[in-house]
Amino acid sequence: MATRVRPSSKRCAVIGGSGFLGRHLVEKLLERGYSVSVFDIRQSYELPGVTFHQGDLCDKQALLPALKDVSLVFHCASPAPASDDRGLFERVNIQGTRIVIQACIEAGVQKLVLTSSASVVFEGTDIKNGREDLPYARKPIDYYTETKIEQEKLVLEACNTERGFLTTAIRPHGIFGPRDPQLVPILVDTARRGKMKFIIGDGTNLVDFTFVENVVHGHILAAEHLRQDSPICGRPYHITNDEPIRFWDFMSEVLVGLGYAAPRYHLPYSLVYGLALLLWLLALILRPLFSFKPTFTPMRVALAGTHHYYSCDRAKQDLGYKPIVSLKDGIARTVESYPHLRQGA
Ligand SMILES: NC(=O)C1=CN([C@@H]2O[C@H](COP(=O)(O)OP(=O)(O)OC[C@H]3O[C@@H](n4cnc5c(N)ncnc54)[C@H](O)[C@@H]3O)[C@@H](O)[C@H]2O)C=CC1
Ligand SMILES: CC(C)=CCC[C@@H](C)[C@H]1CC[C@H]2C3=C(CC[C@]12C)[C@@]1(C)CCC(=O)C[C@@H]1CC3
Repeated sequence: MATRVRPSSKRCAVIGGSGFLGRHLVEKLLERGYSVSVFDIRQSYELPGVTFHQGDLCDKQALLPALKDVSLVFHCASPAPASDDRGLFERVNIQGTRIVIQACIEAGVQKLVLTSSASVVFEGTDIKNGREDLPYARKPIDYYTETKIEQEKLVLEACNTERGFLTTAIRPHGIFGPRDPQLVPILVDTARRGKMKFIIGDGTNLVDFTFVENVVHGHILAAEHLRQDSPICGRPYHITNDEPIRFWDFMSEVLVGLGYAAPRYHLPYSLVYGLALLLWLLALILRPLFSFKPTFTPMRVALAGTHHYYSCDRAKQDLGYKPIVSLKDGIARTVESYPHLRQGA
């Protein structure tokens, strides 16, 4: 009689493993003795101990070989939030996640850890020490957030302890660190174009920025604590640095660290938000004629001018989570890692 080989608990797959967070996660998993199968639409590096599978996660037949003999899957693939392509977000984050779940079940995967986002509850207004029981945003501020909400629901609802398919979702916020293609590069580009002179609002709004290694730590703790009898099954967890900082102090520290001037002049929040909305509408109307991408989108203005920081007490209690890199060290390591983005480089 053929016996089914139980996948090794040290063999896992990272969907989106070529990306910023995905690659940091892969590196830490290797360090911890896992062998890793990466599935991504592109291959951005090579590492011993990693098997790459290139393909679109919406294609189940392409995905299945990457999940063979794997007991644990991390799903951290998504189109970039800066994209304005509603169809792409719906296809990858919603339909694609359905396919990821089906493929995991078909391949006999036991645990699925989704990278969600704390933004699933953000509607553009203040969130102070938000807990996981806040309702999902009723009016999500962009397509990215709208589809991250649906994605998280799909993964958490798929949790089935009786059938032995366990799921959880990590909600990080404002990930930064070496190799981030988004936060620091966009910030520096904006500064180089002379547009980083202004503080939106009074500049006192507190925000979470989370060093990438803390996010990775939260993911691995979640995976290792995910058992049939644990409270983690089917629940989301905020993972932050647990050190809310003024949005504009964070931006200034990074800018000054890289040799740029910190923003100084204040502009009223409602004025900038209104202008960003107008520009976004204009870009939408003019899209058939020519395309332009405004730097200050309504989402970015809302993130820059409101409080949005989250409690990670639930992760502390259920996962034993505690940040392993402080904000100060995280910022220093990030600034050091971008010599090519320094003023004058
Ligand atoms: N960067 C941030 O501040 C935050 C990110 N997140 C979430 O963390 C996850 C990782 O984000 P990052 O590493 O920052 O992004 P990233 O863009 O660096 O990585 C995403 C990866 O997904 C891959 N991908 C996209 N579409 C795919 C498809 N159809 N099939 C296969 N692979 C595909 C990309 O090629 C890329 O390598 C995402 O789910 C994102 O929503 C959540 C909160 C904050
Ligand atoms: C105002 C301005 C031009 C600031 C430049 C920095 C921004 C590009 C980042 C500041 C906060 C960041 C952030 C995200 C993307 C990059 C920023 C807007 C996310 C939207 C990425 C995806 C998420 O899930 C939530 C993040 C919140 C913070």
